[in-house]
Amino acid sequence: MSDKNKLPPVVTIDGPSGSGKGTIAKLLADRLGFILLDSGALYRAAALAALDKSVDLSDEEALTQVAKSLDVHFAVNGGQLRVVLEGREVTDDIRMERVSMAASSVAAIPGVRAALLQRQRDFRMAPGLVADGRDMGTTVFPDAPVKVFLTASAEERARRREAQLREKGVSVSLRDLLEDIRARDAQDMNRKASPLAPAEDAVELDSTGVDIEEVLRRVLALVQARIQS
Ligand SMILES: Nc1ncnc2c1ncn2[C@@H]1O[C@H](COP(=O)(O)OP(=O)(O)OP(=O)(O)O)[C@@H](O)[C@H]1O
Ligand SMILES: Nc1ccn([C@H]2C[C@H](O)[C@@H](COP(=O)(O)O)O2)c(=O)n1
Repeated sequence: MSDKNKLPPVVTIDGPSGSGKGTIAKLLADRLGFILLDSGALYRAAALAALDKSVDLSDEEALTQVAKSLDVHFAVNGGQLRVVLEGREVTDDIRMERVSMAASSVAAIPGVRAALLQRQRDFRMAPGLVADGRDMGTTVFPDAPVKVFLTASAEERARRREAQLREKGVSVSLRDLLEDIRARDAQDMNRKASPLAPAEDAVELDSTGVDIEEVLRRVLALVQARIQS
């Protein structure tokens, strides 16, 4: 293929909730000057739209329609990614725990995933893309030159989430958070459509006890070896 037809490079960062995908993806995109895709925000927006419209979360057809007609866009404001659903800013609303669980359920529906597939691929633009989610390396960008599967123990992920919520003034028990994390892991890993799993050619990185700077350093080293060399 000539250089003219070459698609912009993609770095995929998949992994379970709280493994640090979003944090690393944002830092990496900033460092490389690449576009950022937070694919989870799309599923969360679809879940919030369904909850707002009181759509039954077991009604696959109705949820597929919600995803097909999803009026969502991303805007950057003060260096932060803002999520706008039907003209209303929902950046914080989509992070609520009830939306997290609903997003995981909605994301298990094949029609919903199909409806959001091209929308995710459209983010692939020059000079490159960093995409985080569950199936970026397996389904959405199978030809990505750099694929990372980021993990951390469930206990560490629950502690990170607790600290994150505490900073926002929200107090939640560690036990409840651990339960939610395990439930969401099980739902995301065991569904039939694009389950959470590392791509065969992904590099697995366990961030338990590894700080953000060091995780970023390891991912940057992969990018340098596979894209920038
Ligand atoms: N290596 C790390 N060490 C310590 N804390 C971390 C590390 N990586 C991320 N964190 C912190 O953990 C929290 C969760 O990280 P983040 O939101 O990036 O995870 P995520 O995998 O994108 O989760 P989700 O899938 O639920 O959106 C954040 O507060 C972040 O600062
Ligand atoms: N590529 C993706 C991204 C997200 N999901 C689902 C699974 C998660 O439980 C939920 C929320 O994602 P998060 O914001 O926590 O990354 O959305 C998915 O199935 N595929």
